[in-house]
Amino acid sequence: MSSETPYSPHATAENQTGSDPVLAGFRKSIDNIDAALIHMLAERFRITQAVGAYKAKVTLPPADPDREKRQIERLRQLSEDADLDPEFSEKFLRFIIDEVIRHHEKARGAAQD
Ligand SMILES: O=C(O)C(=O)C[C@]1(C(=O)O)C=C[C@@H](O)C=C1
Repeated sequence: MSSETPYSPHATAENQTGSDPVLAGFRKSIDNIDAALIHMLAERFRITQAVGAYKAKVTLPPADPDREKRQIERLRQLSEDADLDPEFSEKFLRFIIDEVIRHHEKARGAAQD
């Protein structure tokens, strides 16, 4: 915030970064990272959609708890190595997998119709 701008907790991004090129630079990078995350998530859900259709076809259960255990172990280790909170990573993966399982269950329901 510039010295002549009065403090406002609800200032818009435009008027904060307009006067602060350092913050604008950081935010440009954050926006690129967020876009990459969205594209990676879209790709992950594209492949899990195929997995769900396959599992429904060959009548495999939607969830595989042993596989999930191995994924969580692996991501926790990767997180520690990358200085990322492993608890956060586990919660994040759990959130995604739970959504995938919901999609798999729907696919199984549709295959039974
Ligand atoms: O690998 C599978 O069997 C999947 O269905 C994918 C996936 C995942 O999203 O990674 C989802 C549900 C399973 O419980 C385990 C893993």
